[in-house]
Amino acid sequence: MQVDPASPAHAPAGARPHVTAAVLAGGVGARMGGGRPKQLLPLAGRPVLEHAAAAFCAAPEVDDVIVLMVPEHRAEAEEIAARLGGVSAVLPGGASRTETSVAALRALEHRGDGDLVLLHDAARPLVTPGVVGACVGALASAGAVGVAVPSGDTVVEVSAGSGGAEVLRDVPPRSSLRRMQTPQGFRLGVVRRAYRKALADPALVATDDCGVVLRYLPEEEVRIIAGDEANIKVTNPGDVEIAETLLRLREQGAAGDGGSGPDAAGTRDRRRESRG
Ligand SMILES: Nc1ccn([C@@H]2O[C@H](COP(=O)(O)OP(=O)(O)OP(=O)(O)O)[C@@H](O)[C@H]2O)c(=O)n1
Ligand SMILES: C[C@](O)(CO)[C@H](O)COP(=O)(O)O
Repeated sequence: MQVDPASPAHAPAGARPHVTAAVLAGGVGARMGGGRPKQLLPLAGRPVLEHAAAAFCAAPEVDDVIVLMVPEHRAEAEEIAARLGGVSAVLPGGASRTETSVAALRALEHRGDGDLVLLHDAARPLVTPGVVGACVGALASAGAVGVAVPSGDTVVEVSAGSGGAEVLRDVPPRSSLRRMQTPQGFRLGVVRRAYRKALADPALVATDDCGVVLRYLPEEEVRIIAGDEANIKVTNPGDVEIAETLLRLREQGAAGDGGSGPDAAGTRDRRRESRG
């Protein structure tokens, strides 16, 4: 990654940092199957990716939204971006989620270390502008923030037993366990430093970006804030139906959420106008 560690913060002292949301849509959806990336599947009439990106377009704390898409399906993402109106760029994703995160950071090289980035799974279409706003808010006093929910179930560690069958290895205390979601937000200087070290490690394996900061910048505290039970990741075939049900319940019950619906572009335009 070409990052200048000495680069000054983009915003002048006292000004608020620029906030970019990067929606990671570079995956092929192998567990979902079906031949098309799951982020293009329809959910209540709109592609999964469109729901996810719309929440960021609707969040007044976000200045800029970019989408990282499977290269072969970039044209479809461009169509979604055109419909939303608030996405500034659709760029090619990488071969792994980690590589797609790195591609997002590379696209932000012109931003200062003091600016902010939110990395979000396109496969989480139920993210709300409220959670996005809380994540940006927490970044006022933290360099890295993840959203997570408590686990209702006991989460256990397993491994192969003597006969090869899976056996129980450990039962970590449930009270200290959380299920990690996205968005995960960072000061750019922090996540850049973490990835610079991570990319120098031939043993790098990561499933999320907060984990990269935890592992490669152990001195940096990663703040955990409350996520949303409904912010599920569409991963397996049954998840589309669950997400659709949750969306419909939300539409019926919560007109007051700020909305990631069709008015997202309008919200964004109003935000731009109010900033001059
Ligand atoms: N090369 C990749 C792989 C994943 N992702 C994104 O990371 C998020 C979470 O990943 P996951 O649910 O694992 O998506 P897929 O990789 O598409 O699914 P699978 O592992 O079943 O192939 C998704 O929004 C996915 O598009 C990405 O941007 N680039
Ligand atoms: C980032 C994430 O969604 C947090 O729960 C998750 O780690 C993604 O993992 P996946 O293996 O790419 O599905």
